Amino acid sequence: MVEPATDTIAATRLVPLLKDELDIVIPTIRNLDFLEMWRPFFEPYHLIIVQDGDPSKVIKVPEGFDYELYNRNDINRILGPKASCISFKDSACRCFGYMVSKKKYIFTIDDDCFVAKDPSGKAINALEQHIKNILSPSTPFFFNTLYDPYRDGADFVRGYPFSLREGAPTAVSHGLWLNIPDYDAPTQLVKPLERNTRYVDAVLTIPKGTLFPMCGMNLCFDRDLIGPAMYFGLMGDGQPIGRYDDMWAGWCTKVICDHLGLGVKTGLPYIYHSKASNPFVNLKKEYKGIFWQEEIIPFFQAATLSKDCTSVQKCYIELSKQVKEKLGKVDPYFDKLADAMVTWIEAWDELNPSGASAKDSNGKA
Ligand SMILES: O=c1ccn([C@@H]2O[C@H](COP(=O)(O)OP(=O)(O)O[C@H]3OC[C@H](O)[C@H](O)[C@H]3O)[C@@H](O)[C@H]2O)c(=O)[nH]1
Ligand SMILES: [Mn+2]
Repeated sequence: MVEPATDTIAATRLVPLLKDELDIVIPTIRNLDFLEMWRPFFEPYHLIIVQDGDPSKVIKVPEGFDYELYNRNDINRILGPKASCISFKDSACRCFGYMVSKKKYIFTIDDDCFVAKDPSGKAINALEQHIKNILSPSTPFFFNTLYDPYRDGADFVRGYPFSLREGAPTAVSHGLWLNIPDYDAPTQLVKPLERNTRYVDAVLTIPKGTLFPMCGMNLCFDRDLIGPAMYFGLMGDGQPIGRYDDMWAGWCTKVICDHLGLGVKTGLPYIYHSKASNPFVNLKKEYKGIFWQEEIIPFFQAATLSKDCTSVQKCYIELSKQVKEKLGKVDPYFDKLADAMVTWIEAWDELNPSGASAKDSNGKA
């Protein structure tokens, strides 16, 4: 039986890496008591809390954390009409936190995710592992069968081309979950008692040309390398679909990473996901996505970006045009989504003017 760790204090002896270069983004509709368990690992970092739902509700944040909190009124005030691209009543709202951050790295986590234990019983500092993943290269162009060659105790295996051993810059580190796995509603319904107790000690680069289902529960990325692609789409209130926020961002991100020669890793670290959301509610949210994705995936698998697409923004705008042209016929929703993708980039560039003066170590322009 996997339980959440309790001895996190003992586990933190390392100086917090990237303390002034990383923001932790948390979407929430609840009080943030879960932070108590993460305190030894998270307290040195700045939090960006995106409060969803009723803005008049007061969200309690435990003492001692350095944070900024944005509710819907703040989003509307800051973005004006462009706020229409930020979802309401869905965890997709978290991408507003990516946009307002001034740091190079983002780690995002759900408020029902706790510190997990590794097989030795040691508390897992998920943030530390993500930082190791994101600071070491990826190997998208040729698969290393001994997994991550940059980890202590591993290397490139025989036959791995030396010309490829420098690897590629890592843009995304995708972590996993013990206890409640991120299953879709149909799977949740047929396997209500299934718990993930399997701890696989591996970090893999997802090969170039291969898509993957990105989960936003335990995710870290380099904002400078791929931030503008991390739009979590139009979900929740007033939208025909939900729980495809992170998936959409992951498909756009992977196509753009492949085009720009950037890497995406998955595997360690694990968090302990404590709460299964209601599978019937989830089925309603996912319903259209379950058959739309049979059109969406071939679209992304076939998507190509021209050589003029030399920045994430240019790639993203190019992708939005293809969404409108090729997915618009699946459902008018994709027309709306394509427009929202453009609005997102406009808002991103407004809040993050390109060529902005070098950011100081606190990420302030
Ligand atoms: O309307 C809402 C509902 C929730 N949140 C916050 O989002 C986080 C995830 O919520 P929860 O743990 O209740 O849902 P899950 O089904 O476990 O979430 C997974 O599947 C849906 C998404 O893809 C999500 O990224 C996955 O983690 C949590 O922090 C809630 O407080 C919200 O902001 N608005
Ligand atoms: Mn959850």
